[in-house]
Amino acid sequence: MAERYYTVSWDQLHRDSKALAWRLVERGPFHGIVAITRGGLIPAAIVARELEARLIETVSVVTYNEEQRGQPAVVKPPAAAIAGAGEGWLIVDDLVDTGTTARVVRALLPKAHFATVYAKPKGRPLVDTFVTEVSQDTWILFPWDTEAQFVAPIARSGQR
Ligand SMILES: O=P(O)(O)OC[C@H]1O[C@H](OP(=O)(O)OP(=O)(O)O)[C@H](O)[C@@H]1O
Ligand SMILES: O=c1[nH]c(=O)c2nc[nH]c2[nH]1
Ligand SMILES: [Mg+2]
Repeated sequence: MAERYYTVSWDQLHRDSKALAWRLVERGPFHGIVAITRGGLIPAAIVARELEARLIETVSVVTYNEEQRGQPAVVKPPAAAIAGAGEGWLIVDDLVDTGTTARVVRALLPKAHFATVYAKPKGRPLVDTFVTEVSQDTWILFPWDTEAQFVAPIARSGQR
């Protein structure tokens, strides 16, 4: 289990993904975007809207089952139409953690520009552009993985 959690709301994700788009607009134009499913899909949609990108491809790499990491498996490789080792393409994922997923996708599209919204120190060297760094022992909680629930008053928690 992670030592701490960094909770991201829909609003914050939208704001951070737009901040990523601001950084990327200087690096384009791009032929299109390759979203790493599933986590990269929503940041990719927000970035695509800001960069006016209409061509969106996907790559699917499965590595985690909840917080347990396994061997990465490429469930869906990049479309054959992405030529030139991905040169001029933008890859978008929600985050880079150990860098396992990024390493696999970079091997498939070595010339593409790799962008994530969040980065942890181990994966950071694999990313060309990102917005916010969190510590390695932090688990980022995305809005699609969470829901609001009742929390007991502080006075009842026994931690005063
Ligand atoms: O740098 P890493 O250690 O590889 O971790 C980062 C990857 O892990 C998560 O995806 P996950 O494999 O959980 O799949 P999902 O996007 O479908 O949730 C996240 O969306 C990144 O793609
Ligand atoms: O929701 C997630 N939060 C994380 O911090 C993380 N790291 C790898 N995969 C992850 N998924
Ligand atoms: Mg993912």
